[in-house]
Amino acid sequence: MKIALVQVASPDSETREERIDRVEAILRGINGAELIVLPELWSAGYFHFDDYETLAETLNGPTVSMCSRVAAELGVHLHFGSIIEAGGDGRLSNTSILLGPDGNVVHTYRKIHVFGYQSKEASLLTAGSSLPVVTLPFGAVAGITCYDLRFPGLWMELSTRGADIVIVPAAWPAARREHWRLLTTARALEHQIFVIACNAAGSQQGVELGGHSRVVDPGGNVIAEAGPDETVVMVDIDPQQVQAVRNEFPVIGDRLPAYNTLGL
Ligand SMILES: O=C(O)CCC(=O)C(=O)O
Repeated sequence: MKIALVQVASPDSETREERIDRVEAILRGINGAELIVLPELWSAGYFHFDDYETLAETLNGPTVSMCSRVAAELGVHLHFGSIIEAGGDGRLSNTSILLGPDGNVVHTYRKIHVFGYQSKEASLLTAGSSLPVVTLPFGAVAGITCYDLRFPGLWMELSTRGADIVIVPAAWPAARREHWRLLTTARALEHQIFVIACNAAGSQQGVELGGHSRVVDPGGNVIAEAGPDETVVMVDIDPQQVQAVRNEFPVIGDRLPAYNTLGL
């Protein structure tokens, strides 16, 4: 299964509309991918906190509409990273969607751990409250977002719910790039899953983004990794590898349920 990670830069000099057009052209130039993944808040620009209200959009807004049209025209699964979603109740959330090859939504996730360290996200956005895992032709898929990488309990829950592939769009700063590399590898290895992690590149509002989008297999091997700049990374994975790795080295099978109740 071929996957394309589109590591987008969101320079301050570019408007959202210009960026949507530019990224549409990039997407249309991708050949042979079955799944395309974009970073967190690439169209709005994660660090444009003062513009969150005006950049917020609905699920019929410009980012989703373009991605849905392109997914259907190319016949691919497209994880569009995330948008600032304007909910009907006036609240904003950091919302990720995986579109199917007909352009319809197959998975929606609203970021649970909104980020507050050198970030206004936690004060501006409302945290999500559901953690779906969806069964697709290539496996059981979950999507989480950026800071969620840091929370092992969330990953344990995804693993318990049967996830084989976890997609992680991010706007992870270069200052903590080694945390990004370490955590994406560790989560794949400890849960024997594919981690498909697409980060943003470039800089926004004086913050340098880390790039280094990467795909880690269920054995903890990094099978693709970008450099720091805007780029498209293509990688071929075999989703059957999840079961093969678990059969060969049954760590997941040896896990005990609820360690805190075992009286250890
Ligand atoms: O956890 C980190 O270091 C980065 C998190 C982040 O940038 C985000 O959640 O958008």
